[in-house]
Amino acid sequence: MPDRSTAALVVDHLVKDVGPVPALEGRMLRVIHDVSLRARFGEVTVLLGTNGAGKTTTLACAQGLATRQGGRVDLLGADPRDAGPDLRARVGVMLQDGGLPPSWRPIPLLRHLARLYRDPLPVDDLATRLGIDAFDRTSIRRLSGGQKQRVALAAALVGRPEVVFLDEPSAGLDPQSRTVVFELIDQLRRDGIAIVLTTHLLDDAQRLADYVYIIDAGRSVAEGTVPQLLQDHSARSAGTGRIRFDAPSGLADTYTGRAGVTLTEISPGGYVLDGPLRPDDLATLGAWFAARDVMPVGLTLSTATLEDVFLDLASGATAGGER
Ligand SMILES: Nc1ncnc2c1ncn2[C@@H]1O[C@H](COP(=O)(O)OP(=O)(O)OP(=O)(O)O)[C@@H](O)[C@H]1O
Repeated sequence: MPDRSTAALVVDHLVKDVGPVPALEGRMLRVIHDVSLRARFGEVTVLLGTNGAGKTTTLACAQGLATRQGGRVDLLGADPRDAGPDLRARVGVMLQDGGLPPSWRPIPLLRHLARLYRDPLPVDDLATRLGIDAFDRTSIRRLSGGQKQRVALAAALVGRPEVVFLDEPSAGLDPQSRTVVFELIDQLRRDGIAIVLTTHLLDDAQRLADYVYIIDAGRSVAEGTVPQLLQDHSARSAGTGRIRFDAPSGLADTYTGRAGVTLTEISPGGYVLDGPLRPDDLATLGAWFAARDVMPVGLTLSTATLEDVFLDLASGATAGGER
């Protein structure tokens, strides 16, 4: 069992250029400017960022599949640039496009991969666990996106890796398959494996992450556990909260609350009270209901979600910038 107290992966101040890019007259494009992260054994480390933020490129450098122009990468105690087969055998990689040979059927492929490792997982168990046996008679080229995704995950895990990189593992999965994949990730975490996962789905991050790095335009802009990120956000945004309810439409203009607290009708009869809410805002809202003889429906009070944190921090820009 790997030691839970040490980092399986350390990335320090990563810099990565791509190209030469024809649109830049053959010049290089800097897509990773400064990304640092640590992934520990027995934890799910999530890289969260919008499309083009630099998550996949960061993983490629961390895995030693791409060169880098600056910074340090330590994967299981070695620089993956100089990695030999021993290091590769301890690392599982699930690529975003699957990278699976199209003419193979899933279980023969997994058996073939299993033979490359010293102590592979039992292929039948893994295939049953991920529901792969249900479509084993179909070649990979004919599988649906979600089925391919499950085979790619099995291929990343079959060698019993100590570190596993999962690029968008729940992309294209139906809710049932998503639950299966999440349960498997939970199991890997309990087994002490370091899981490094990219996503732009905030629900996934909130559900799975022990630690989150937010990547924006090729830079790490925030990090922490989900509760820490939520707490930092609420400190920055003066405890922004939100009350939602349904009531007869056309009433928003009649609400007068404290400065900064606003009532908006976001859909016919659907209202949101936003702002740095305090307990007395609930009293004001209650009095407003009473004065209009309105009984609200579905009234909920929500504090910040990871989505609010993300929208606050991420510019949405892609990582590219001429070198
Ligand atoms: N070979 C390349 N040539 C030009 N641009 C590239 C190249 N490789 C990556 N990029 C650019 O680098 C940026 C980061 O890409 P990357 O795939 O790492 O983002 P990502 O965060 O994984 O996005 P997504 O969520 O869409 O997968 C993007 O703007 C992408 O277009």
